Amino acid sequence: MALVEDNADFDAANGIIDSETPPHTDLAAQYKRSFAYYTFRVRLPSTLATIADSLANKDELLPTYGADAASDIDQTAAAVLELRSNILKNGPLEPFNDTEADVATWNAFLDKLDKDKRTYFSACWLYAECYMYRKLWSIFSLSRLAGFDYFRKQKQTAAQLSLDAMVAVANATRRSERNLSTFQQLLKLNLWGNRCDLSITSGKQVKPMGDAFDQVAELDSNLLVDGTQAIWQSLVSADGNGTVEIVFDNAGYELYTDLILAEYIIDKGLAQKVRFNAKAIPWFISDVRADDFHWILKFLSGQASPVLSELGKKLKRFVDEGKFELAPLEHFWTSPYEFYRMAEVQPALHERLSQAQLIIFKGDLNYRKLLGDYSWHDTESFVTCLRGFQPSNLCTLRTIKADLVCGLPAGISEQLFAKNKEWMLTGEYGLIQFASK
Ligand SMILES: O=P(O)(O)OC[C@@]1(O)O[C@H](CO)[C@@H](O)[C@@H]1O
Repeated sequence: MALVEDNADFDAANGIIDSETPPHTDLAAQYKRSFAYYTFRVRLPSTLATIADSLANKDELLPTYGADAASDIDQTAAAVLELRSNILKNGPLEPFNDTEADVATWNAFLDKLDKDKRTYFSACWLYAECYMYRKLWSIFSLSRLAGFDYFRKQKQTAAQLSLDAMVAVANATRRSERNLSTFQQLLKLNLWGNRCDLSITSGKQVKPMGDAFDQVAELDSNLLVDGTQAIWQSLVSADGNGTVEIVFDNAGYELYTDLILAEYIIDKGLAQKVRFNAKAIPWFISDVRADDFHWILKFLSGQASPVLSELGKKLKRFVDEGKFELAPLEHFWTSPYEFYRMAEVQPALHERLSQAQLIIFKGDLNYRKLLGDYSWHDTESFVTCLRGFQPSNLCTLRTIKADLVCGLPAGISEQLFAKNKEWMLTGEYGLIQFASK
């Protein structure tokens, strides 16, 4: 974490506590030595400033939105900067006034929050950060730029930058065996693909370098929990006619590794269908939306490299044949709710997931939602921390980028803290945790 400029007046006026998050407490930016505090003081303001800056160049937008959209674009940029300044002032989480499908759910959620926990720094980190991304969408949806994906360009650039890595991975995976060790390699490849997310760097590009499978081997000692064998068992013990649900995280290289894993699951008869769950709105910068999914299939098919273009065509065929499926648009994934509340809040989704042979949750934010942004003790069991959310066999592939974790063997986190007190923020360590139905 880079140093945050000290602001004693702000801290005193907003009840900021100079400590880490106490044990068994909701994570919140109220704790000065937490990643949440850094997120609201530095990362999110930087993300918003970048969006406002990008609107200054109207050349790309005017052909789509019309020459008379110029003043609307300026107003949108101003509203984004106002959101930024509200965050920096610890403003309230106000109800939404747009006409999007999830407004009532969001407003009901906000209404139930305690009044003293309804600002950016006092609210549970998960709620406040999700609110920020939803508020951004609201600003755009109230303007002529409604529907514009302000992160699209970054997501597509990230994919372009990964081309070499994609070719190497495709070449290495064309002739693979149906066995535990190959499956483990692909799960781990997919796990470490999560290191490239753009929200951790406030949008700065991260290019995957070197041989991905060499890195999988090198990073093995950084994999703190390895549930790959149990995940394999959950698939091979079934008849192969089931569905695997993947809850996406990031577009670009990570999405590509999701597709490589999904291709293997289909090719080796581990399931009949892989269903992908994308985000309904631009989310945490690089999260996959339906458009990003369709785009990458075209992007791969259109590559000069034969291995990539053939792969792209094959994956598109999987979509046409129903072996790959995009789940219907689901606002629950871009709600503030922790997953343990899914059964109550979105029973139909819970029911759908309960039909799956396996659910794979990708990335750090999904992990935060599984655990509910809470400072669990690092050795508490994964199942305890799921708080009853076990619709089916589920696993999480997560590189650790936020200060919460569970299910570690005793003594590990003490060793890692002794080496680097910010070890949970670097994305160098990973977890593959599994919970059976
Ligand atoms: O979900 P992802 O892409 O793995 O990570 C999202 C992320 O960058 O954003 C969150 C905070 O903004 C952090 O928890 C995490 O580091």
